[in-house]
Amino acid sequence: MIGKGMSYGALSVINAVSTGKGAAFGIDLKTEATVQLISEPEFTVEIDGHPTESVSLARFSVEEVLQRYPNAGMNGAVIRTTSNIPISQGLKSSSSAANAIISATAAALGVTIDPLEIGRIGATAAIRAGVSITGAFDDACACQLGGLVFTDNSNRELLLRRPMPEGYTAVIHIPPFQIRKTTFPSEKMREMREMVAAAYDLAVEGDVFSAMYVNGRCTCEAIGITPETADRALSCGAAAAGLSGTGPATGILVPDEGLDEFLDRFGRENVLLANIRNGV
Ligand SMILES: Nc1ncnc2c1ncn2[C@@H]1O[C@H](COP(=O)(O)OP(=O)(O)OP(=O)(O)O)[C@@H](O)[C@H]1O
Ligand SMILES: O=C(O)C1=C[C@@H](O)[C@@H](O)[C@H](O)C1
Repeated sequence: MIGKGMSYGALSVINAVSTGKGAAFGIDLKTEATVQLISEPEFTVEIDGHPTESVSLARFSVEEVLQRYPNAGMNGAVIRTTSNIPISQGLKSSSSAANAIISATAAALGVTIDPLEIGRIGATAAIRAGVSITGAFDDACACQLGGLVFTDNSNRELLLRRPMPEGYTAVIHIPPFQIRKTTFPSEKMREMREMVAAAYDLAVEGDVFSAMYVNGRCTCEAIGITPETADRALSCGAAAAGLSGTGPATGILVPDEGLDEFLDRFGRENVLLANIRNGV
């Protein structure tokens, strides 16, 4: 029983660690997964190009699905993933991987799982694996559905989904270090709940670009880094910029017609380009 699944990446507007509510939008970075189910209770995981990354999320994602289909008689799996999403940078590699693996497991079982349920199962697996604080249901929805989503991660509910503005390219600045969830200062982030809640309201009202910046500044302060990259991006012609997720990558939105000039000024090093994905 073999199945294939895929999911995309996302960038943050609001980090849900402060208040439990988050917002994120889809981009076209991509993860593909193949899952072969076996009857023996054994798991083999290959994360293409990342032989030392933890395989717990992949295993728990399959286990969570198998627990819901006990009559299938499947107890283990051979899992392979391939992705162009940098890991532990705030770019939703874990949510994308969980979505893709859960979809592949469902395909192997010959069942269909609703996209929101895929996100809920992934949130459970991510918390079990220690790669998420709230379950990151916002990220899972943005990766799976595309568009701009607002979610209540505490209750794993999708509150609102609408398209992102057209005509912008996502420029992602990737510093040469990672931030793992186990070292993220969640308590400091929660101390900024009022400011983050105000940014969330701004985004709901339609000012997504300001919300990204304010949220990013708050997350930078919690981590103890300066928002220098976002500030520099704005001074080089970006329409929006802010630290994504728990960082350290910065998501930057640049008007398509000004992209070359922006890159000439901002620099092309440590930069990844992606398209916004508004989904169907
Ligand atoms: N392609 C993949 N296949 C399987 N597991 C993956 C894959 N990518 C990431 N993971 C799992 O997710 C972990 C990284 O999770 P982490 O939350 O640190 O990063 P992230 O999801 O990129 O960040 P953020 O949630 O802030 O966007 C990896 O250690 C690995 O266990
Ligand atoms: O680990 C988590 O729960 C989260 C991580 C970041 O990606 C955030 O952007 C997200 O809102 C929540």
